[in-house]
Amino acid sequence: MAQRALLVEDDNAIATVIRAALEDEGFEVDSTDAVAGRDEALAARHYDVMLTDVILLDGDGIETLGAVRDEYPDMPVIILSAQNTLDTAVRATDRGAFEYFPKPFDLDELVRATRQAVESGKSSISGEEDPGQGLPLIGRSQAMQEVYRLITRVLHNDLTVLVLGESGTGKELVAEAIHELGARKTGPFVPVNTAAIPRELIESELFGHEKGAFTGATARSIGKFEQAQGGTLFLDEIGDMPAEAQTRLLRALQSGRIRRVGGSEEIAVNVRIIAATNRDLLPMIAAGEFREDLYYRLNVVPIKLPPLRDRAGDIAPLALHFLSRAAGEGLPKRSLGEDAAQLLTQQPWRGNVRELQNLIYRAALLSRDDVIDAETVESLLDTAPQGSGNSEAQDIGSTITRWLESSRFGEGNLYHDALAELERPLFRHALSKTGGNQLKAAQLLGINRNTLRKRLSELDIDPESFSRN
Ligand SMILES: Nc1ncnc2c1ncn2[C@@H]1O[C@H](COP(=O)(O)OP(=O)(O)OP(=O)(O)O)[C@@H](O)[C@H]1O
Repeated sequence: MAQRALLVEDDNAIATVIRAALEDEGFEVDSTDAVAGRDEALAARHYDVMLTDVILLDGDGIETLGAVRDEYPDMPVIILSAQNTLDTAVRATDRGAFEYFPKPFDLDELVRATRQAVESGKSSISGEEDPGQGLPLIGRSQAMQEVYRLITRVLHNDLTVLVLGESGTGKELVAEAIHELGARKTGPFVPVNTAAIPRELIESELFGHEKGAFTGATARSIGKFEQAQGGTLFLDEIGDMPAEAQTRLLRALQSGRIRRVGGSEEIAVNVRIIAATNRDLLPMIAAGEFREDLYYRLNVVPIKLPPLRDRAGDIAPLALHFLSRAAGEGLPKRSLGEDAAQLLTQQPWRGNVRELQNLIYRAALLSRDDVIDAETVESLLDTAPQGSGNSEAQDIGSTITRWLESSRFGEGNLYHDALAELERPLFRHALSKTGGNQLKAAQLLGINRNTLRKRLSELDIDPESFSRN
């Protein structure tokens, strides 16, 4: 017998497409466009699965889901939503939805999930309160949807999460969200920035120490692991952890127990671990700088945060969010001009959300007008540090790596070809700054004039073409 699906969707075009895809898959499909129609259909027939939009003509498909779940606890529900916020994803999961699909979605994936839902014949968690108020993560871009889905997947378990992404993309915020929205919210959230602690103190910082464990240990100290009992320990910049501390951390993760430095007692710890890094750990493993076994212990659920430049649609909403936060912190209340929003959207944001946030705070403070205009943004962009020196260096490095991976070279020429790629923009930049004057260009570059001349000729760059007259 064919399985029966109820489709609750008020957008005719979407409903038609989904209906056709499900029918192709062998489902018998009834559809309706409103909460009332849904309730009638459910009362009249048995359905193996329900797919529902959120905003319907006569109500909210998620808000009213609790009653449906109470009445039909075995019917899995799939949420289709155009309200692509973390809030919707979390509300859907908390109301017992089996799956959450942000629009636009991949039809094949939706059909696959529907089949899976019917086969597993179950829903997930149920809950009544709405944890969606004041959620910390702003942004509805497609790029963030996978992040939201993964967050909802780890809220009700203790799986170890590894948050990856460039500096300033919001890794700590994701860790906080998982803690705040999850089962451990009543426990402590303890962040540790591994990179900020002197190497020789890391172990004592994490695991604590006994009195007299080392010079200066004048009293017993409780480490971050113990402080996080019953809650979440956030290990930021995990890639910077020294080898000995890595070994100790691995042991703690394997056994669920720690030992204070200089102590002999084994202490059981009940802590959820969320780690984060902006470094690529795989080459570090290959270079022997990061333990492979620790990597696999931490990388149970990887959540990769996209850089801000890959979610340009989030830039204006984030800017508005920071403006309102700035006003809440006593800075002048400002709004954002359209031209300014557009200019912000076009920036590369190498320092990601943190860089945007800093710029918005400065703009709120310095703007002469209540409406921040493009000119103000422009003047601040000129002085804005484009990310940390570190991330810029990484940027050039990763660009070169990408280029190396995608290019073809003559055998034995790699070194010279790569140097030429770097030299060309460098020399062009110097020549255009100096109007084609080779002496000045050589001075700017800090290299010998004859060397520059020789290389220009080898690279077939004509300095005359940069001349200003
Ligand atoms: N999606 C977001 N919505 C609102 N604020 C955000 C978002 N992402 C990041 N932020 C803000 O940007 C700043 C940087 O975020 P966060 O510290 O979480 O980044 P990070 O990736 O952990 O950086 P790092 O790798 O340098 O530690 C914070 O002030 C955070 O509140």
